[in-house]
Amino acid sequence: MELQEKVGRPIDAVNGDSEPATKRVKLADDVSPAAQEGTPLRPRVKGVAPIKEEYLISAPGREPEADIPDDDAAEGRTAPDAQDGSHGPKKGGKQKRQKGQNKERHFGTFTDAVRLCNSVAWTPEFSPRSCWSGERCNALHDLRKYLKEGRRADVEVFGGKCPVWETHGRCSSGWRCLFVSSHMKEVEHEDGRKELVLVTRDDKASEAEEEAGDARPGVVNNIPSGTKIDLNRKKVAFEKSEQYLKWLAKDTELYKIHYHRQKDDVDEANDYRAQYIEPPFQPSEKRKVYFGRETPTLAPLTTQGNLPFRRLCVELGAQVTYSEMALGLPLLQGQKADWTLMRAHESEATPPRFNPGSVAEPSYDNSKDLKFGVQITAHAPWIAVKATEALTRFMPHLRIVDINCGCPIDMVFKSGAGSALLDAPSKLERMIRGMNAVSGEVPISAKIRMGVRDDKLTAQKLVERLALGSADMRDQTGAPGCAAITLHGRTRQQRYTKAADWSYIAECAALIKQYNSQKDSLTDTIREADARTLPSAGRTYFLGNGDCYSHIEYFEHMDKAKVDSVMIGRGAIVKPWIFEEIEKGQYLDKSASERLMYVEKFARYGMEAWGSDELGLNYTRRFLLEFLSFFNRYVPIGILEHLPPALNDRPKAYRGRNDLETLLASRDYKDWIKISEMFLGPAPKEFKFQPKHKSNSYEIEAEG
Ligand SMILES: Cc1cc2nc3c(=O)[nH]c(=O)nc-3n(C[C@H](O)[C@H](O)[C@H](O)COP(=O)(O)O)c2cc1C
Repeated sequence: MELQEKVGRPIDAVNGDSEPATKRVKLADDVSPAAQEGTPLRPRVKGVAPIKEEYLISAPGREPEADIPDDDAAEGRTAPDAQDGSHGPKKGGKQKRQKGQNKERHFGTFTDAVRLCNSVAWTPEFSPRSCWSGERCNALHDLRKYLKEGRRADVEVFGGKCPVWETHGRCSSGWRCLFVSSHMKEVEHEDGRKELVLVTRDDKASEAEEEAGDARPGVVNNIPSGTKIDLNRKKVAFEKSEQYLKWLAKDTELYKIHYHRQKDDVDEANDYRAQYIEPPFQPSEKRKVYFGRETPTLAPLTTQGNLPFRRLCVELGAQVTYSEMALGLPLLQGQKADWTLMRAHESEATPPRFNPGSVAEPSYDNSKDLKFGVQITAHAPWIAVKATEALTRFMPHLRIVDINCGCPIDMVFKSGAGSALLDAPSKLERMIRGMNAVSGEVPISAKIRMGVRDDKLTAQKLVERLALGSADMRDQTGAPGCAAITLHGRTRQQRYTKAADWSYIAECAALIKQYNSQKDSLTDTIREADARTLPSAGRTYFLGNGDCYSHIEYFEHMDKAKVDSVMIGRGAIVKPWIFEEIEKGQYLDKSASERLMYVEKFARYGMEAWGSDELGLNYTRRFLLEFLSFFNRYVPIGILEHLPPALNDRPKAYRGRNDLETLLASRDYKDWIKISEMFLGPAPKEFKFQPKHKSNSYEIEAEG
């Protein structure tokens, strides 16, 4: 199939078969499309996607049992070397199979053959701008030579028209853009000299953009390079944090002494209260947030939850989004990569949906709220506190700062961060109190798991601690001020091997409800509840997370587990329109063309966010392929015998309803590269993509 030809033609025409657009499938929960059509049903087999017989094909090695879903690989930045809470081999148990994982992945280098100097990269050919490095500069300054020999020829997708320029009337990749012929011209001067110039629809905008360095249109939370340099040189003063941490160090010392003595000496236990000194300042009152039935939430997703993907999800109805997890220390060191993760699309800086009257939240005004929150991880309170001060000071568009207490990967766990915090409740409480103290009006939340080990579930105790605080601290300073808790219904040890435990989530949801109603009376035993120490809206919101893959499951969790909202992770990568299904309350049988349109959107949004030059294009390609490594898992509901579809069901080999549907279901990463070429042009020879798992199957290493 000549995929390249497809772009620019009406998609329905390229599928071979004519293809219906989305069918809205409105069914009762237990009725399948096949049953509706009057076909007798085969019984549903647990773990196997119930594909109608006529779509099954014979493909040895593609039995569902051969595909062991291991989303662990996708979640981690690195592969874990311990799969449980313990270190070293498990007694009497088998070590988890590691051999299929691609631990060291390389994607090749995506640069031009010869580098064009920045001093000429955005300016007209005869611009008098001189190069800062002068004679020492080894990059090209001759524009014509660069266009001819220094880079690949323009790509021909999108009719050769730069998608960024078409949308914004300007292109931040300048001369390096691989569609530059569509936004450049040669002008002839009176003296006969011919000059190459870039064309913009709006000159002022392009000048402003040049000033803003690597800022991209529609992208918010761009931190000036100067700030990152200042952070790196330790030139940024964290007055609030320093003051708070000084107090915290003394208080922790006092508390430790008290803790060790209290077991056998009641008078000593009271000593802490007697010696307690107030923190140097109280937290500021927080902006109100709200999580409800109408706010399905996109989970923080390392690698996958990048800006273009989140933008697509918001367009499809996600009401709350989170950044990929950033490490606290690199943020404090001004590292570009981690600050880049904090950027958001302007659509994420808009208010989340709110149905007034659905829940009694009289104090909430969604016009003052926004969708985008960030997630950080830290192993020590000082890192979490300072990183929070930095984020809330430098990022204007921020709903919430979430602390990751679920990341299972070894590197994070062993440092004492991520899921290790589940077993360090006192440290975690101090972190949250400190973050809350320095975050100004931005609320703080936590994402947790059921525990580290399967035989020791700790989340119930932890939610009490997060909602109310430990008895001693609660009496002295009130509640920690945790605005929301998300519980992923699995342990660290379990990873993705079993289904998420929604009955445990329901038990925790009931506890939180109880704590929320108790909160005032509990805090009142010592002092009047202080609005500044209470979480947003005076209560802690509780979100459940795990395996949600349809509006049916979403609403079932809302109604049965009684969570405030549901966070969706892998379900959104496999089926980003899950948010649309939730909004409309029905299944949407998206056609292959419509699904391909989402791929095209990802490509466009990727180029807008990362650039349309060699680097940006191939960065987009890499993340598009990561997306496709999940997206291929979608089994169209129109070919299923039973509903609801389940995230962990695996299909036998099947063909789609047309060629494109079959192609989109391919697990071969070479097919994913072909799909990427439809929108990004041919992959350069040096381009490499290693799926996270060598068998290209579902196996992926997944942080939280
Ligand atoms: C690829 C991938 C990346 C993830 N990255 C993060 C992360 O950065 N932070 C986090 O708290 N959880 C992370 N998680 C966990 C998810 O947020 C979520 O808790 C988990 O996938 C369970 O939800 P699901 O069953 O809806 O996927 C990641 C999961 C996956 C699959």
